[in-house]
Parts: sequence; structure tokens; C-alpha cells
Amino acid sequence: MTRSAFLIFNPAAGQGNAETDLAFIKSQLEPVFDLGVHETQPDTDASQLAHLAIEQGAEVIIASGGDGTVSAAAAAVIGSGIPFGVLPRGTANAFANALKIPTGLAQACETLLDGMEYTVDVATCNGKPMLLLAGIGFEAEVVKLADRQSKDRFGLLAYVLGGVRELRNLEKFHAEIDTDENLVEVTAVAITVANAAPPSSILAQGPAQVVADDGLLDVTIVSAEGMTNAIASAYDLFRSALNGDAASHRDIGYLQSRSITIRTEPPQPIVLDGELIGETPVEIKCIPQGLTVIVPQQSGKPASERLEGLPDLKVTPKLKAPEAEENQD
Ligand SMILES: Nc1ncnc2c1ncn2[C@@H]1O[C@H](COP(=O)(O)OP(=O)(O)OP(=O)(O)O)[C@@H](O)[C@H]1O
Repeated sequence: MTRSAFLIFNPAAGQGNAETDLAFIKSQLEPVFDLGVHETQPDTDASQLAHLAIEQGAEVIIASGGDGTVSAAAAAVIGSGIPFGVLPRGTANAFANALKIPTGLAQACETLLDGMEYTVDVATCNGKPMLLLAGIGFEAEVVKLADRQSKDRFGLLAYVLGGVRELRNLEKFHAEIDTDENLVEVTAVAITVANAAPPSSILAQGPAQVVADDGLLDVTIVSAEGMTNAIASAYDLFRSALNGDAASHRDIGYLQSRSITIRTEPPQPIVLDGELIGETPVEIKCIPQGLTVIVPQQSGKPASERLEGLPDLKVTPKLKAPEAEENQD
């Protein structure tokens, strides 16, 4: 029986040609899936379509568009157990990058055909679904500056330009971070709470790795004052993102918790998965194992075993000896 797949397609996303993209996607997926294509409209968003997909009993739900489309669709699929696929066609494609889903359309289609299911945590942030991360302070200011017009002109560079402009006006704030274990009080310029993070989200890279399926949120605190310290901290976070080592600069701290409340003085903007949602205080709670995503084979967890492809491979599962026999002598 052919599996039914419900494709949510945003024709307005990204800078490519939507018609060509859709024709290509159909050519790749129709031979394998019973594919229904549903285009988003300015007034029919991806989350409404994802709810429709669940109602109709879709066996796979696929979202194709920018992070706006992907996040809205994924949020609606949380808790349904239905495998969720992504065909990224946006500017930053943070969701795909965080889960190592290829951003090229051909490879992303291949992933849907021969990938594996990987169940990740999600979270709520002030009651809203959170897939990746919430930024408080600096990152939120950068998103404010990367407006739609400059995103259309410069793509990903818009965020970088926003970041450089914002570096000049780093503003400190006092923060109370209430975790499961402690109340941490600190002066910071940026606090990032991540469930999963793409390597480009450098402000989330305090810990060696942000693991998406450990039931925990990773908090990175950057307290750099002044331009020189900010650049040194940024360099350390870059190094952490590249090498998988934890950050060690004295202006960077990190911790883990299942739920977190952050209060700041003065109030700071919050950006949730790329969208400004308001100001602190913020309460974030992890929902372990909330979403099943289709990812390339082996990309979910750091591989601890790889055998396939070896010549003459044969793997025979061994039955464990019953305890009684083990104790016999
Ligand atoms: N048929 C449509 N015509 C015009 N706009 C649409 C349509 N469908 C959805 N939209 C709009 O697209 C936006 C979501 O875009 P999405 O985030 O998927 O892509 P993007 O903005 O190109 O990506 P990125 O944020 O990575 O640049 C929403 O604002 C939504 O209203």
C-alpha cells in the first residue's frame, strides 16, 4: 500500500521559482507516496493545513517553505506521532540545519524517500510551541533589524549585517534565571535557551552540543561588555560550534534544565524560532519526545556504530544467556 503524504507548500517562500520547485518535488515524491499538494495562502497558514492533514489521516506530513511555514506546520504536528518531513526553501532554514536535513531540494527529497525517523524534544515558550530556541536580548535585537526588505535583498547576510550593527550597542541587563535546581542571578547581554540549534545560531553554542532528544533545554549566557570582549566571546562560540567543544571564555556560561523562567531588568525582547513574540519575563518548558522528524540516515545522534556498506556483512543478533545459566559453573 502506498503511504499517503500531505505536502504543505508555500509558493511565496524563498527566492527560487515556486512552480519549478513544486514540479520537481512532485516528480520525486509521486512515484513513492500518494501525494496531496496543499498550497498556503496569505490567510491559510501552514498550521491550519497541518491540522487538516491530521484530520484526514495523513501518514506523512511534509512542509516546504521557509522557517515560518516549517515551524507553523511542525507546531501543529506536535504530539500526533505522524512523521514530519521538511523540504526547505527559505533564507535561513534553521529548522533543517539544526536537524541536519539537507537544504538542497534534491537531497531533501531523497531524505524523505530513504531517511529515518528521529523523535526529538520540543518545548513551549510563554505557552507557544518552540522547536529550536528562544533568544533574549541581543539576538532579538538582531532579528528586529533584519527586516523583510533587507532579507529579500541580502538573504542570510541580512542577519549578519543586523548583528554587526547591533554589536555596537550591546546593552547589559540584569537577569534572574530560575531553573529546576537553582536561581541564578547574572548580568548578561544575551541569553539563549535552546532545545535544538543550527551551528549558525552561535549564541546558543555554549555547551559542546545542543542535543535535541535529551529531555533538557540548554541555556547559554553571554555577559561580554564592550566590543572587544564581545568579539572574543563570539569567536569562542564560533569555535564551539565548529569543533564541538564547550565554550570556555570567562564571559560565557551555560547550564541545562528541563524548565526555565527568566526575568530581566529592564525587560528584554524575546525572539522565538526567529519571530519576535514580546518581552521578558519568559517561561520555557521542555516537552520530551514531542515530534517525529524524517532526517537523513544516521544524522539524528552522533553515530556510535556504522557497519552498512562493509563487504560480506552479516549481522546476527545474539540471544542474551539467561541469568540462571550465567551463574552456573
Ligand atoms: N500563497 C501565498 N502568497 C503570499 N504569501 C504567502 C502565501 N502563503 C504564505 N504566505 C506568507 O509567507 C510567510 C511565511 O513565509 P516563510 O517563512 O515560509 O518563507 P520566507 O519568509 O521566504 O522564509 P525566510 O523567513 O527563511 O526568509 C507568511 O507571512 C505567510 O503569510
